[in-house]
Amino acid sequence: MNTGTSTLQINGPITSEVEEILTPDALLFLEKLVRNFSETRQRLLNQRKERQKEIDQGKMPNFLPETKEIRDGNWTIAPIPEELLDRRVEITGPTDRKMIINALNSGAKVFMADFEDANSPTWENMIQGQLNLRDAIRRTISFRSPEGKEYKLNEKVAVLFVRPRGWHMEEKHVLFEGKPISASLFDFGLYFYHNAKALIENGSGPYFYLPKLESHLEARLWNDVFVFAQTELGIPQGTIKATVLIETIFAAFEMDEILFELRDHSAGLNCGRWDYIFSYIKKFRNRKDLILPDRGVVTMTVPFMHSYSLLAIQTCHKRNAHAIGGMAAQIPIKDNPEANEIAFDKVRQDKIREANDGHDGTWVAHPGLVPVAMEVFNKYMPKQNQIEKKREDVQIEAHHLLEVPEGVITEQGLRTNISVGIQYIESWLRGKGAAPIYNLMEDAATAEISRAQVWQWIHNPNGYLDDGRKVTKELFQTVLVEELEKIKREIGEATYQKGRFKEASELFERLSLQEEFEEFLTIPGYEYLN
Ligand SMILES: CC(=O)SCCNC(=O)CCNC(=O)[C@H](O)C(C)(C)COP(=O)(O)OP(=O)(O)OC[C@H]1O[C@@H](n2cnc3c(N)ncnc32)[C@H](O)[C@@H]1OP(=O)(O)O
Ligand SMILES: O=CC(=O)O
Ligand SMILES: [Mg+2]
Repeated sequence: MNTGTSTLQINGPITSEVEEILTPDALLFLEKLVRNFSETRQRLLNQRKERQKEIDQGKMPNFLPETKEIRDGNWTIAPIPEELLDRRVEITGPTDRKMIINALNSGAKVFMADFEDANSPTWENMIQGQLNLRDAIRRTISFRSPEGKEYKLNEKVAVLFVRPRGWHMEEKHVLFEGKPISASLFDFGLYFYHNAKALIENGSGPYFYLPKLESHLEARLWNDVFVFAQTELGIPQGTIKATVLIETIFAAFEMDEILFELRDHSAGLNCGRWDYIFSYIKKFRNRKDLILPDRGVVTMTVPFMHSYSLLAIQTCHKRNAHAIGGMAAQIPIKDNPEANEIAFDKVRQDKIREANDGHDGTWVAHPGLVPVAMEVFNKYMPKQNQIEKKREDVQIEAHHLLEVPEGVITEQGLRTNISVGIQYIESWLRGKGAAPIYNLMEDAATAEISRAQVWQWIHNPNGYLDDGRKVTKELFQTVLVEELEKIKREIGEATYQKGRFKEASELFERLSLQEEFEEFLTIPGYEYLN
């Protein structure tokens, strides 16, 4: 299909791997996406700023009057493929070779290969991730560990979904008219271009998770991209299916509208709980009264979180769509059976709540947790899904989604946020976008909570610890030094010096202390990545 040469410029090292992915045809396809959709993307990103100004001026998010007809209407999404009816356990993870094989073999129904929260978007990771997914789809993927362990795919594997980066991110290694292109279009476009037909031949399809949407207009943009991409490749409309993560406050008020926009391509919604908490802190950062307590107490059972999960279930089921639950952050604790059982039980309780409430499936972060979630959903969800559970008893109003949870800010909460935030950023700077820290899975979304809380507690006049001390810049700096020393003791001087702790702590400090709240830590962070 090469009908010319793309004008896109590659602004990173051109290795043989890059050439395999950025073929002339693939670049032409990508350029068409960029030409057609960049302006709308930019306009929608500007609208995010406008909405932020409105909140700052006191206008709280609410259900939109102009889309009431959609909310009141009796439509449903298009039927979904047979293989997506049962999604009771989904595993997520980065796109490196071993993880992809392990996740596809994990026994989960779905594997979401992640270019977003679990990914550090180095040029190498982005290209290698595309190559790994291409090979997984063609079943040619294999891996040999340094210890000599061989990895290959089982006969039966999970259904593959891919999560491209959010609309806010750019891919600086590819330029259009001298400017970095949208990272979402880069990730989606290359994956779709190389694999859509192979997936269909395999009896599957191009399936996506769409992160960090802030409005139904952003869902419309994705839908327009899908329609265009399917036409370009001569693939029937409606072949693409996408699950939208409800992980921003505004999206929670537009669930119906998001499903409606994507109704021909929808595979339901998912509760991206960690980014949702981050969004709450971020959007209400200039509201003195809406301050969150320690991250550890903002669980799924606090009223505003539970309300949002129930609303997702009710909304999805009304539209014949799946409502997938979220990620419990616990991972196996190898060296302590008792602590491990406590961690597993926390996951179990989380999944029981989700299944009982009506979620049609859930997320786990680690293969060791697939059986735990599977057992719960098998017990509480005997059918393929529970879309028939309409939850008409649920009555969620705007105030339920906005209610500040009870709880206090503690010195330990501040210390944990600082320590975990820096350790995660350090890992991300080394190209690892998901990391086990103090026995929890940490990724970009959980780290955003940590750094946003620190910013909020310093800048909000109500940011007091439970012992009466105000969280100040000086207190932050004292704790930062102490926590860095503690990390050094824990991991040893040599590992510390080999790492990128200096840059990580500098970035964390800047994000915490600067007057203006940074929208995403990954944007200034990206400047450090190759
Ligand atoms: C907020 C959100 O967006 S959640 C979704 C995004 N976040 C994620 O997807 C995080 C997913 N989880 C992970 O990346 C990992 O579990 C981590 C980084 C937290 C921990 O990974 P590790 O330190 O490798 O864990 P651990 O040593 O226990 O792993 C044991 C085995 O399980 C594998 N494994 C662990 N997690 C995963 C996973 N999510 N997918 C596939 N394999 C995995 C490891 O590769 C390892 O395999 P091996 O025995 O063949 O070497
Ligand atoms: O993407 C998931 C989240 O919780 O954030
Ligand atoms: Mg997220």
